[in-house]
This record gives sequence, structure tokens and C-alpha cells, in this order.
Amino acid sequence: MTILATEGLTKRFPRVTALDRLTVTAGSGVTGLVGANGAGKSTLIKILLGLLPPTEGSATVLGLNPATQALDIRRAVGYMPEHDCLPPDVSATEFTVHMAQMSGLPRSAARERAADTLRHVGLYEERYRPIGGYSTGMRQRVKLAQALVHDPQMVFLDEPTNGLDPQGRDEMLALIRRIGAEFGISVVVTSHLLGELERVCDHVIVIDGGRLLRSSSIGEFTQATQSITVEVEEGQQPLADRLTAAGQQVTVHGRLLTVAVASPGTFDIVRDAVCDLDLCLVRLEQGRHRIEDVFREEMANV
Ligand SMILES: Nc1ncnc2c1ncn2[C@@H]1O[C@H](COP(=O)(O)OP(=O)(O)OP(=O)(O)O)[C@@H](O)[C@H]1O
Repeated sequence: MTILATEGLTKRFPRVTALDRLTVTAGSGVTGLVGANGAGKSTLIKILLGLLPPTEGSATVLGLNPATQALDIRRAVGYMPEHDCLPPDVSATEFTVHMAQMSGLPRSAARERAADTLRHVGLYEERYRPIGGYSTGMRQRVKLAQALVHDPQMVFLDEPTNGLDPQGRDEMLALIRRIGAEFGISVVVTSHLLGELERVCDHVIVIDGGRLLRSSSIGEFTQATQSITVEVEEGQQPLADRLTAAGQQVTVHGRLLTVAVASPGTFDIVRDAVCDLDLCLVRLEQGRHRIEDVFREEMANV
């Protein structure tokens, strides 16, 4: 199911073209929107929510037109903005209940939904304290809760891991995965950190300078390469020499050897060489592209 589609979408500000004839589609699941700062990610989300008009082109979100059906879109979609926009002097509970009521829920249902949602995002006793005293991680959770409280079909999460420490990032990424997998809510999540998206997304859209660089499933990004990575505790050079003598193409990088897969027999040749030399094998795995490497290669070709 297509959850969003754009066709020649362009947004020109007086000094900069934030989106440049962007044509892209995304389906259900978790979609990562990647690009450096200023690539146009937030502008795209704002246009899709009907908060900004495009200069040219068109878009749909859940089959709705942001230019004419923005209210319907906002009813069906949750939005976690990038920048902090929380009132400091109310509690997470009060704020989330208020946001649920703004989305049309009656007060009692809003209270119930807010309690459930705050629990899902991992805010417990703290939810009764004023937001002003919260850590960055807690504030991000409140922003996420208000995006989910009206039970949307999809959510836009703009840089949800911004400002978080490594543990906070891991927890936020796990939450995003759960939103997509357990709650069945489609997610569009932006980040300038590719490694993060690799862990949670089904599909990745890469934009740069407002233009589409690539849109593909995570599997296509990280598909297996034709190489094997071999890690041995010591004896890398003798192993490399033995494999080279056996006609394999080998490169040594410190403790690791990369062996090009010339035929299905390459794995057996590596295994036998390690055994013959009586080496301690730590790892033998098929190489995979890392999304960051793909991105770097594509940037170099632009
Ligand atoms: N209201 C505005 N007026 C003028 N220029 C703008 C406006 N909003 C965004 N821009 C410019 O458009 C470009 C894209 O900005 P956008 O915020 O969409 O990027 P981004 O990919 O979300 O990056 P970031 O993560 O830094 O916000 C930038 O050059 C930005 O300065």
C-alpha cells in the first residue's frame, strides 16, 4: 500500500531551493528519510502535512491531497517535529491529554489514551511532573507520545534521536521499530545518521540538496557483496599467502582478511586453509554493504 507519493515536488524559498522536482513513493512499514542537514527533509514533511504549500508539483499522503485535505491528513497522521515545542509548565500527562482532545477525542477517552501512550513510550511516574524539568530523552518521548495519542495510521518522526545519548538512541530506535511492527503504524523517520536507519527501516529514501538520490528497500541497500570477511586471532599473513597460492584474491586489513568469492567453493577453501594452518578462527562471514558505504559511493557519483 502506498502511504505517500510525490510527483515533481519543488519548494523554492527566496534564497534556496529546498526541494527540487522530487518524485518518490513509500509504502507501509518503516521508511527512513535520509539526508545531510539542509537536504530538505523537514520541508518535505511540512508539505506532506499541508503546513507549507509547494512551489510546484503534487503529493499525496494516504491517498489524500495535502493542498486540499490537510485536516483529513492531520487526523490520520501523527507528527513529531524536530525542534522542541513543549510547554515547560505543564506535565506530560496534561499536555498529551490536551493534544488528544485537540484531535477530537472526548476528555475521558483522551485521558485513557494519554496514559496508555505515555506508558508505551516509557514515561511512568515522571509523567505528572512539569515538562520543564525533563531530560532531552524524556522530552523526545513526550513529543513521540503526542504524535501517537490519537491512534494515527502513520507518523512522521523528524530527527527523533537528536540530542540523545547512545542508550537513549537505542531505546528510541527500539520504540520506532515497535510502532511499525507491533502497532502496525506506518512510520516515516528522518535522520542524518545512516547507521541508525539501517537498524529500524524497511525502506530508505536518500535526498540531497532537495533531489532524490536513491529510494530502495533496506535489503537492496545492504545486499550481500561477493566477498568473505575472515577474522583470525593471529597468522593473517600465512593465511593470506596460503589462500593466494590456492588462487584466491585476498586483501589483509589488520586482523581481517577479505577474500573475493570466485566460486561457491571459496568458503571451503578458506575453512580448509584455516584448519591446515591450525589458526584460531574468530569470524567467517559473507560481506554486506553498509548503507553508509552505499551512500558515500552515491554521493561521490553526484
Ligand atoms: N521557512 C524557510 N525559509 C527559507 N528557507 C528555508 C525555510 N525552511 C527551510 N529553508 C531552507 O531550505 C533548506 C532545506 O531545509 P530543511 O529544514 O527542509 O532541511 P532538513 O533536511 O530538514 O535539515 P535539518 O535537519 O537541518 O532541518 C535549507 O537550506 C533551509 O535553510
